[in-house]
Amino acid sequence: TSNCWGYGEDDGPFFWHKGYPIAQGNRQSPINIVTSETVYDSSLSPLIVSYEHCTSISISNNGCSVAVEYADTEQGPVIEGGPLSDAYRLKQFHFHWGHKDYHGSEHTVDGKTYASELHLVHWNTSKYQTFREAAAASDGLAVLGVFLEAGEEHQGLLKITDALNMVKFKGRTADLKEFNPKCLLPKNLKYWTYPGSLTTPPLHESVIWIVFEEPIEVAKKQMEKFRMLLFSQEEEDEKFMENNFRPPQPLKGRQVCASYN
Ligand SMILES: NS(=O)(=O)c1c(F)c(F)c(-n2cc(CC3CCCCC3)nn2)c(F)c1F
Ligand SMILES: [Zn+2]
Repeated sequence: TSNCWGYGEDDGPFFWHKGYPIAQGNRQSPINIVTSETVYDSSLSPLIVSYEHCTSISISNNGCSVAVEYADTEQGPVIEGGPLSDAYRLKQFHFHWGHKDYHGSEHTVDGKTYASELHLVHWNTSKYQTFREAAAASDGLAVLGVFLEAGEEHQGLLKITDALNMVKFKGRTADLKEFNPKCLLPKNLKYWTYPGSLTTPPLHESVIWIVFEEPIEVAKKQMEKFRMLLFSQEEEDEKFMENNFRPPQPLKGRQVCASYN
C-alpha cells in the first residue's frame, strides 16, 4: 500500500493531522525530555528484558524505515517490569535517522538530537489477542528507545548494516535469522518513561515509552549505510531514505518519570 504520508515537504509530519487528527492529541510522541523536570519514581522496578529465544525472521524496507520482524510465538522475546504491569512481546525493531550525524533521533534530551534512534516495538500479549488490537489500546504497546551516536563501530549492529544493501528499495525483504537485539541495548539500562503514541501514522496513543538515557556508539560508515536506503521502489526516481523522524510534540501536562535518582 502506498502510504499517503511521508517525510517530504508536502506529505511530512506537519501534514499528518489532515489524515490523522490524533496527531494533535494529548499524548503524542516523540517529546523533548527536559531532564530537570523528570521525576524519580522509586516504585519503578528494574526492566526485565528476556530476549533469549530470538527468532528473527526478516529485514525489510517498508518505505518509511528498515525493520527487523520477529515470529509471533508464545516463547518469543519479551519485556516486563519497569512501568509495565504485563508482559510485552517483541514484534519488530526499526530505526529513524537524519541526513547527517548531528540529527535524526525522534526524542531529544534537553534539546540535544542524536544521529539515530532505534525503536523496539512490543505488544501486550497478556491483555490482547493481536498486535493490531493492542496497537489501538491505551496500554497496548511498549517501545524501547535507544539513541545512536557516531563513534566506535558497533559489532552487534554489523549484521544489520551489512544486510541493508539487500533491502535498498521500498518493498524489499531479505532473510535475517536468529538476530538477538539484546546487543543493541546500552550497558546502563537507566531509562525515562512516559505515556505516548506511535511516531508514525496512524499515531495511535497506545505506547508506553521507555527511553534509555545512555546512547550506543555506531561507526559513521554504519550510519552512512542507512542513508543509502531508498524511500522509492526500483524503477521510480531515487529518493534516499533519510530524515525519517517526527519532531518533538507538545507534552500537554504529561510527567516523565526517571528510573534512577
Ligand atoms: N516509531 S514507533 O512509534 O516505534 C512505531 C511503532 F511503535 C509501530 F507500532 C509502528 N507500526 C505501525 C504498524 C502498522 C499497524 C497497522 C494496523 C494498525 C496499527 C499499525 N505496525 N507497526 C510504527 F510504524 C512505528 F513507527
Ligand atoms: Zn520508530
